[in-house]
Amino acid sequence: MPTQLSVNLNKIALIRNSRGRDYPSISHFAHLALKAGAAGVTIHPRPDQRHARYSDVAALKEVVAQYPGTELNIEGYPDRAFLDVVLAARPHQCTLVPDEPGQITSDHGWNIARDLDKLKPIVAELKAAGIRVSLFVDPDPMQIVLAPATGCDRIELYTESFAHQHEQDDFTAEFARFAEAAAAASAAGLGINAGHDLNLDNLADFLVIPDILEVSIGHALTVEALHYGYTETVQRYVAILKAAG
Ligand SMILES: CC(=O)[C@@H](O)[C@H](O)COP(=O)(O)O
Ligand SMILES: NCC(=O)COP(=O)(O)O
Repeated sequence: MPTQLSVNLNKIALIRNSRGRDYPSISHFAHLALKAGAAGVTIHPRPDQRHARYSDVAALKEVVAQYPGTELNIEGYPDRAFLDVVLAARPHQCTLVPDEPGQITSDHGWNIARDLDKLKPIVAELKAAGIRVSLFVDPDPMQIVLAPATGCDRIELYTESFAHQHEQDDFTAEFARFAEAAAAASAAGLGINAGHDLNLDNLADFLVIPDILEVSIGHALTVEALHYGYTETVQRYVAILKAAG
């Protein structure tokens, strides 16, 4: 099965919040993404709800339910408020991200060696609710091999460093680092997701890495949609995923 695309709607929500009313509607853009062939949608409600809001979670669950086989992925730091929203909505997947509240964006993966005892009960609570759990990680095999001990199903490779090196047209070494990390995840029996700063230019080169189940893409996709339109942009991503096989 080709790698699945989950469209991150954070930046649609950011535009929405800038005027204090439901325009643009992220539900409308979720419909556009799913109609254009995305396998799911993602939001990352942060504690300050600067873009995605906790109230968006249930609304997007209702949209996704209209497209059989598609998924809702909720990303975020597992504080109690976040977990209560996720457990109430029961998305298909929850991706746990170790962000501090004031971070401008996600910029690191979990230190599983340090946070294992913190993560285990959180993962267990989500899985008991029937939610697939993914951990946001750096491409570090030393951390990745510890992930199964948390009980998680997947890891999500934090791909900013690959995207940055790809921009420099000097990504061979970084690609090798991600390929090694992905191999460690596969050897540990983990599913592999990936995301952050992936775009129409770098995605095909990243997907040379085998067994990537899902990529979640939002920031670049939203900017690219200013050029090509939202539907066509999603269709371009879907075509890249299908070509990668
Ligand atoms: C975890 C990750 O890399 C992204 O999913 C994150 O959602 C980006 O957050 P912002 O959209 O707030 O930059
Ligand atoms: N987990 C990555 C994600 O959901 C979107 O990241 P980005 O494409 O907005 O950088």
